[in-house]
Amino acid sequence: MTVTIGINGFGRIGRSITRIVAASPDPGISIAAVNDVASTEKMAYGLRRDSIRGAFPGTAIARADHLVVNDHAIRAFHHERPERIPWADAGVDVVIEATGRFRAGTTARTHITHGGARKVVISASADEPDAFLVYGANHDTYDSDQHDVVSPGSCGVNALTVMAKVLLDRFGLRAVNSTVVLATQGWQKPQDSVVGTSRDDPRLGRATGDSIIPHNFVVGDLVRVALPEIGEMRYSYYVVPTPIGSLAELSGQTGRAVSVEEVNRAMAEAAAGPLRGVLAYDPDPTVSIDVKNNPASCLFDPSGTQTTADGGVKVRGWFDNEWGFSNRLLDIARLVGERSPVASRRVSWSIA
Ligand SMILES: NC(=O)c1ccc[n+]([C@@H]2O[C@H](COP(=O)([O-])OP(=O)(O)OC[C@H]3O[C@@H](n4cnc5c(N)ncnc54)[C@H](O)[C@@H]3O)[C@@H](O)[C@H]2O)c1
Repeated sequence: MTVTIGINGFGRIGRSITRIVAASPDPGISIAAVNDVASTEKMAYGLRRDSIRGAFPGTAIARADHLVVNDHAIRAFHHERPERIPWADAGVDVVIEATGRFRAGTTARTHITHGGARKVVISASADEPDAFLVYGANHDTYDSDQHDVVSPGSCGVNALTVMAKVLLDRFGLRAVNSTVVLATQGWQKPQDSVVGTSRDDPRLGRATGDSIIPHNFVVGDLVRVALPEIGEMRYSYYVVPTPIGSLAELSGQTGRAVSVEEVNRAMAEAAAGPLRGVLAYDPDPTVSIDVKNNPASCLFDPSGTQTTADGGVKVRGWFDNEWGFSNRLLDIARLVGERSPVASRRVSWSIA
């Protein structure tokens, strides 16, 4: 089955999704429409030239009201307000809301109530979606009758949650404390822009390249929302001046004393088994840039594992904050699209 999606916001995440779909021989996803306040010419240019991913391995041009990617025509819209985007006219079933502007469940829902889409996936830790679904941890709780607007949390939440899932299932994890160190984000500014920032915390308006910037509110306790059995959760989040590649560390208390080897074996087995594709395992000494283009939510780093005699455990994973998360957005879009299929609507990824 092919799920037909539309993408609102053709920035880092929107373009990563498009690159992933274009590169896959059988993605199970068809991009029927994209919307951005930018022109179609800029959308095409942003695909062709990318400082992090390199040149687009194919063609991307603007033609009339379409973005044409490798001869596939994607309808391009340019609406600032989500309720104006006519998704249904383009045959879109699932909208990936990736502007960063419409993270509230109520606003994102206008893609359904006004635009005619059937489901929405918000590409961030949203405010009051119908469900938080972390792929590999709790995505099987998705209920198509109850959940129209879903959020997979953030890239950091996904990296932390898959490690927590393994520790919980194998050793009984609780009382989690986590740290995420995130690569530079597009909304940051190269010079201080404290007054101009839309973020509540003034530190998030400070110059990107100069500082390690605390960004505490982002993770929330979403790991606990996906895995309520872990009980209490504390977290720290920092944004650092690296272009791509981020770090997640998680510590907690297990039900018994465990060895480093036991923990690493559990992660390796999960990466080769039930969490294949979502959790990866690599014993080679890793730094953040090494994770670039890795599609997993988390590349587990066994050199980071520490344990204590009273059952304390600490683990480390890396993640490509754009690429891994965009792959999970597509997994969730497939999930919500396939569980609520539309028989009458045809896929409109047409040959230009
Ligand atoms: N980049 C990452 O590492 C990353 C990882 C996980 C989650 N996210 C989340 O995904 C979302 C998007 O992030 P991004 O990095 O792609 O941001 P970005 O700034 O690169 O892209 C946002 C895009 O939305 C467009 N836009 C802005 N306002 C709009 C509007 N009103 N209507 C239509 N288009 C509009 C912009 O022109 C831009 O192209 C954010 O919520 C972010 O927190 C980002």
